[in-house]
Amino acid sequence: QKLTFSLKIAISSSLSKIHLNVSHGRLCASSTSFSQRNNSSSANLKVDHDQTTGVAVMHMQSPPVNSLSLDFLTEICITLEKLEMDKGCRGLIITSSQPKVFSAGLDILEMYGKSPERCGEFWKAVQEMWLKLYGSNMVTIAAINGSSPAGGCLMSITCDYRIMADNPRYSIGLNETMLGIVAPFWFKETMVNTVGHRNTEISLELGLLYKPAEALNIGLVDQLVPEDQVLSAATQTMTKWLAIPEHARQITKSMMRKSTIEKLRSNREADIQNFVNFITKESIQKSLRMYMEMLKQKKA
Ligand SMILES: CCCCCCCCCCCCC/C=C/C(=O)SCCNC(=O)CCNC(=O)[C@H](O)C(C)(C)COP(=O)(O)OP(=O)(O)OC[C@H]1O[C@@H](n2cnc3c(N)ncnc32)[C@H](O)[C@@H]1OP(=O)(O)O
Repeated sequence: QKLTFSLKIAISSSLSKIHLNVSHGRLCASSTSFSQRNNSSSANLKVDHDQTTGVAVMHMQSPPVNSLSLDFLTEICITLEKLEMDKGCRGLIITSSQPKVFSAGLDILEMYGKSPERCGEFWKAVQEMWLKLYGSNMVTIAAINGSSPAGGCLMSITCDYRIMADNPRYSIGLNETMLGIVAPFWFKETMVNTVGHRNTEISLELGLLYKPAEALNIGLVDQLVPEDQVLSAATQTMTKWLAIPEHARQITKSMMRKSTIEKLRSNREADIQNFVNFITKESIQKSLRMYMEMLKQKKA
């Protein structure tokens, strides 16, 4: 059955024991035990949930570079909702199973040559992922074991804490300007809330991508560790965060993030319309095409 994205999200809360598989905008459900086993996997996500510690590790495994397509975003949202509703899950670590890349950000192909309706559906899914992660009651830690440009950086800075692999070949940042596009206000505000106004201004205007040491220097990430220790360091940090009185931590997090979240929540439709109008402009489509060509040339 074909379901709209919003319907999928609405019904997902009642699917706590259902194995989900999202493919080409379709949601298929088969009756396996998500919560009885400690592990679950859908097409592009593997979730290891340790019931004794209350920590889930979400491995992104969408080849080649974990770019955030509509299908992938839908999978992520459904998984986040299931974990959020699960009282046995108090902490979430997000990491990548793809070599060298945490996430390449939004899937450029979702923004190129698509109908306004499809662009709108895509953007709603991007909003949904951000709202779920930024507003999560769980402790969220990004274990950044590869490059994390644009939407990948956004995903990281919606988490409570960021640990990055100390590998100078990797980079992180909101580089939208370099694609000829503009980071919307809620990307910008998440960045301001992380690294402050001045760093954000420079970073966004120039579309900067930071090497790990530079990212640490401006506070874009909180800790650098050798590549093979990213996950273990995230697990250690999680233990510390989970030792804090939960209710007090959650209220404090909400207090810090509420105004940014409310601003998007109360303007979702206008924000979608802004995105659709912007991204479907001929000049923007041309910029995206040139950027994609540049990516291909870089390979050749
Ligand atoms: C008046 C005010 C108006 C304001 C209105 C605002 C409205 C909103 C405007 C729009 C806002 C949009 C926000 C956008 C956010 C984004 O996230 S855009 C995506 C940005 N991402 C990038 O720039 C990353 C590009 N990719 C890379 O730099 C590299 O791929 C990598 C991640 C560093 C990995 O490198 P490497 O391991 O060398 O792999 P590659 O060979 O480069 O790539 C492998 C294949 O993957 C394809 N690919 C890479 N990234 C993407 C992507 N993001 N989307 C889709 N596909 C991607 C790449 O082309 C390769 O493909 P093949 O050649 O076919 O193998």
